[in-house]
Amino acid sequence: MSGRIVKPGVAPVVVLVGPPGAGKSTVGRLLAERLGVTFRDTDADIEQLAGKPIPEIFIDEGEPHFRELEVRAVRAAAETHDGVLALGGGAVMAEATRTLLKGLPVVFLEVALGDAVKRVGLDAPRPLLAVNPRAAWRELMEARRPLYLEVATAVVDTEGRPPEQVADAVLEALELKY
Ligand SMILES: Nc1ncnc2c1ncn2[C@@H]1O[C@H](COP(=O)(O)OP(=O)(O)OP(=O)(O)O)[C@@H](O)[C@H]1O
Ligand SMILES: O=C(O)C1=C[C@@H](O)[C@@H](O)[C@H](O)C1
Ligand SMILES: [Mg+2]
Repeated sequence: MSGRIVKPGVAPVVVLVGPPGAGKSTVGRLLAERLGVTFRDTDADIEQLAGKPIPEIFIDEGEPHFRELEVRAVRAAAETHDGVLALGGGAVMAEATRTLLKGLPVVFLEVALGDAVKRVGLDAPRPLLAVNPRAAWRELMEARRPLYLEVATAVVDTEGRPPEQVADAVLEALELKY
């Protein structure tokens, strides 16, 4: 495989964005293993910061508070993390976050409604998809697609591809070798 060799120590080597169910956390972990770098997920950072799971933050303090924590978590990670970084599905809604992502290798993981809803249905609940997940997912994707595209340096389709193949496609898209 040709391409640039990953040199940790400067900035995130890959940032993954995309809607719930795109596989950012799953593929991010695989990519970090392949590249021999660490993995960080802003959703996990927020839970640590708040001392509780994301659904409880939504219930106790509301979404606006969650989004404030998210901007802080993305800033801290973008400025200090030198491995693979997965963002929460809604992180790109904050203009401050989109600004932070400028110049970084950001990959938008694409997924269609059917696959996404099937995937998240097997998981821990996402507060925004708790009621009528199909309609909610479609609505949030309509609002966010332009924002994912705005920050992305590459787009990778995950449809019908297992996570290992998606990881391969990300490495290829960014011309990263390991
Ligand atoms: N390419 C794939 N094919 C099949 N299943 C997948 C794929 N990628 C992820 N999954 C599964 O889909 C579910 C959601 O994946 P994951 O948590 O990685 O998504 P996410 O993009 O991080 O979502 P969120 O925005 O909510 O954090 C998990 O159960 C995971 O195992
Ligand atoms: O799409 C969203 O807005 C979210 C996605 C998850 O990653 C979490 O960040 C949270 O559940 C909100
Ligand atoms: Mg995730």
